[in-house]
Amino acid sequence: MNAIELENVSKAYDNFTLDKISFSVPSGTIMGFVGENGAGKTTTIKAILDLIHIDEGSIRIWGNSSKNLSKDIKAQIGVVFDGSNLHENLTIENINRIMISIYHNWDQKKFYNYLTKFKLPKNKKIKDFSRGMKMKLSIAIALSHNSKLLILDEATSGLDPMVRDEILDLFLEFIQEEDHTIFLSSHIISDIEKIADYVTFIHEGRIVFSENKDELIYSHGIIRCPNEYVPMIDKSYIVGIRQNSFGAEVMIKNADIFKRRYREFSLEKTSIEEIMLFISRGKGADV
Ligand SMILES: Nc1ncnc2c1ncn2[C@@H]1O[C@H](COP(=O)(O)OP(=O)(O)OP(=O)(O)O)[C@@H](O)[C@H]1O
Repeated sequence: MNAIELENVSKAYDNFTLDKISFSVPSGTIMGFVGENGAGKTTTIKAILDLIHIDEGSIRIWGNSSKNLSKDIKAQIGVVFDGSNLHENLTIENINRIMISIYHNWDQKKFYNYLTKFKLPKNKKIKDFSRGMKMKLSIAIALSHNSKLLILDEATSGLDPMVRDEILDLFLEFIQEEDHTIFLSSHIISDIEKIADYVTFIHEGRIVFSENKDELIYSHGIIRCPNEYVPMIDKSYIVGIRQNSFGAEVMIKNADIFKRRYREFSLEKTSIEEIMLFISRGKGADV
């Protein structure tokens, strides 16, 4: 069962197009959604939440069209956007009362436990909260109505490394329940590398890959070699190349087969961040 499924979703703005994107988020997993500024992450998340009209394609949440989700299903989705959308004059006490009226499954005790954990003041107005405090409050809300699906847009940005680590641990705790799923976008690839099971990479409005994280890392590798060696490599293995007068770095895919075919090259381990950088900035094999 997939928690989220997108099929050929398109959305055109004047200077940007989300171009027939398709991917699925398996239920019970954490999917990291990565891509450069302006790649289309927030647009995709808004489309999933039916906050914007899409031009074509379909989006399903637990098999139901995102366009007409029941109130019950909506209540099982916790959402955190980059930047607080809570009214600046509210206090935490006010928010608790509002959430009781919005969510029939609002867990007040859980909410106050998170507030204590995050050291958030109960009487201050939101306008006096720092950016990090607002993010923590939004996360506490998303986690306090017994959601089964968390959709987070840059939820850890603006937080210091210690708090980020604490929040990543909370996400890992959340995912312990078999039917819980997290879809999170982040610029902080190290966070994604740490907790995600799957990674979807969006580049200029298109999905470049959507794969199991470990398989992705194991199926890639980097070669560092003199420039004149590069033409010896079959282009079909090359994801991207960085070259200067001292030599070349080549990102290789299908690492297992490559290693058997080219025993003379030594392949170094790589990371999601490097794979992304090579795809978006390294010269492609066809250049
Ligand atoms: N309502 C809108 N009208 C016109 N263009 C828009 C609108 N919303 C987003 N865009 C454009 O769509 C593109 C993708 O924006 P989006 O916010 O989805 O990117 P992102 O990957 O989330 O970026 P970031 O990491 O910087 O938040 C951008 O070029 C943006 O200017």
